[in-house]
Amino acid sequence: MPGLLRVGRGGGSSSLFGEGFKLSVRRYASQSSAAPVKERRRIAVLGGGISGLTMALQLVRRLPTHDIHLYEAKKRVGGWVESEKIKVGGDLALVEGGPRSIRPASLPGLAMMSLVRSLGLEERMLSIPKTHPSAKNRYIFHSGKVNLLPNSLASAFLAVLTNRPPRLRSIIPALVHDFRTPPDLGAGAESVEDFFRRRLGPAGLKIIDNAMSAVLHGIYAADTKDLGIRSIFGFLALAEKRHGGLIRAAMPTRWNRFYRTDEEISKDNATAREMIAKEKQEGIEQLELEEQLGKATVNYMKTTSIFSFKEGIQELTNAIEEDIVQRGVTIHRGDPIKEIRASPQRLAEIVLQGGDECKFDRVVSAMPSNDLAAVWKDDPALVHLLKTDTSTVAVLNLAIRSPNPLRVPDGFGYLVPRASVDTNTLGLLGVVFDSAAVPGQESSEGNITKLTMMLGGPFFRKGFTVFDQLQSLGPGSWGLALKTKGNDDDDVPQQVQELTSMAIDTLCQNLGIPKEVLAQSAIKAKLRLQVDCIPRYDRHHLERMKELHHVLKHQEPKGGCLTLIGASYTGISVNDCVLNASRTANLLADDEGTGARGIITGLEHLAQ
Ligand SMILES: C=Cc1c2[nH]c(c1C)Cc1[nH]c(c(CCC(=O)O)c1C)Cc1[nH]c(c(C)c1CCC(=O)O)Cc1[nH]c(c(C)c1C=C)C2
Repeated sequence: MPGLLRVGRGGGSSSLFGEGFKLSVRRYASQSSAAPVKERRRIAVLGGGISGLTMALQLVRRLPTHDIHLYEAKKRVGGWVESEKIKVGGDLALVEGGPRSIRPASLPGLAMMSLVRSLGLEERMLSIPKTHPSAKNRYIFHSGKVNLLPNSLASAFLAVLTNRPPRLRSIIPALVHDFRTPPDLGAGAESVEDFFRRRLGPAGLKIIDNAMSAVLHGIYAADTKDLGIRSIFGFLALAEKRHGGLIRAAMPTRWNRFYRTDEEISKDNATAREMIAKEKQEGIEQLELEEQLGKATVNYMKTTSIFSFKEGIQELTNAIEEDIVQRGVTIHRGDPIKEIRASPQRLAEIVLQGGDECKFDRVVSAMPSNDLAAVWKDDPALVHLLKTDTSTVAVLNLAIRSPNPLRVPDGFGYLVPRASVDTNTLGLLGVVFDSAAVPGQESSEGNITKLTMMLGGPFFRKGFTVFDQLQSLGPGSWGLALKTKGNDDDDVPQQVQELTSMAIDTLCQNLGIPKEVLAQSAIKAKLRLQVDCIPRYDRHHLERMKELHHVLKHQEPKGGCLTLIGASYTGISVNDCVLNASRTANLLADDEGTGARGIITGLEHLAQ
């Protein structure tokens, strides 16, 4: 599709984080050269996913004289980011096991762009403009078929009037209810479900069942009941406090009797105060980043829907790995951590399952919080605060090479709402039309259709057949070459073969693909069971994070040298991980640079 893809942009000034590093490195270097020769300070980063890698990179850039070690339990770094080429009918198809695209929007998107630029990866970007069909067309499964969601005001109006699937006519009474319902200024720890029920009334439940649940499946692989409104849609919770309701937020303030200034809402309301402070701080960070990146890049990002790289998202983690190794970070792979012990003089001792033991001045954990809790045994209060609910997703990549391209709707993919629960025997959350969403990753465009089916999340509960079958196999991945009569690879477990053919049947049914078309095609499938891959921020998440910050800051567990980063705490997207790892690396480097040896928890941003 020539003209639709925009590949990279070069040039421009260095990033906010890059620029900041230079200043601080100079300051720190001059201090250390005047000081007597001391032992190098040692920092351990635990976990080699995107957060741990970003942390190691930003630390080694700013603290080049420190001794930095990265520990990864597996043989490969990258965490959930995993791009792989699979062979289908003689061609190679790039498939993603985890995140498959990156949104450049808002503050976390700017932080990501800054990182991409600092790694020299801009030229490798495959960007999808907002005008591309995959950016505009999103589908939802309802009434047994895949339905295009309205993508303009006019089509939304028409869809409501005609009550087309997913039957959004209930939006009218829901909005009336919102307009009439005064704000609950004291509302605190509320789930997404409770917030929308309160604001939208009984009609709101239909909207959740038929549409909103699908959107949250596509991001969190979780149910609206299990997610907290302030963590997920903080801006809506704040809009209610400021404007008195959701529809009122779109009204001119002079006609809105519920409108309150920030001073008014924050006077007796600590929650509102916190939310406003966070919004202000993020606004400042955003302006700084925009200035660093330059107008041309910011404008370019505004017109971009998503981007990836020619060889997939893993290009990013590969580039970081290469960079940190070159700069002297030691990566320890394939030996999981057995225990972290406190030792005198505020040192932490890391014990590996293989028997190695090492002492560090600081430990930055980018491990999933539940894994950290398992190795941090002797502090029950902290272990309790670290426990996080998670979602498990089975990711099934399909690469289909057919004589003619398969007829798949031109768009991003479709999502499945919770209204489907009784008939959804597969536990399907959604399907991504990868070859349409990010074209340009194959050598022979056109002949290969790539689709990814996502199963699980809230549908995977104990007693759910597909889940029980997969769980009995444990975490893992299996590749299959499917032949016409379902005679699959012998070394692939029976459960995986059955599930794959069941999934393909469902896909054909949902999209109306005749089975004969598939019979003439070469199909390669890759199934990965991603156990506990997405943290679920429930309605108590923010309070728990504040408590965790307080305990780390004031009770000095493990010698007070622990910092927490990663998706378990401060945002689940790749961009959030990059933003928060970079922010925290800056705090750590500033502190190390001045020799203050202060406690940096990594949760400062949530706990202001
Ligand atoms: C392994 C599966 C994942 C599911 N969600 C995520 C992963 C890694 C995380 C995630 N997905 C999206 C976001 C929003 C912010 C962002 O950075 O884009 C996050 C944090 C949105 C999203 N979901 C899917 C895609 C292709 C995208 C990005 C592009 C876009 O929004 O246009 C597909 C998808 N992901 C999951 C499901 C169930 C699903 C369904 C089609 C779970």
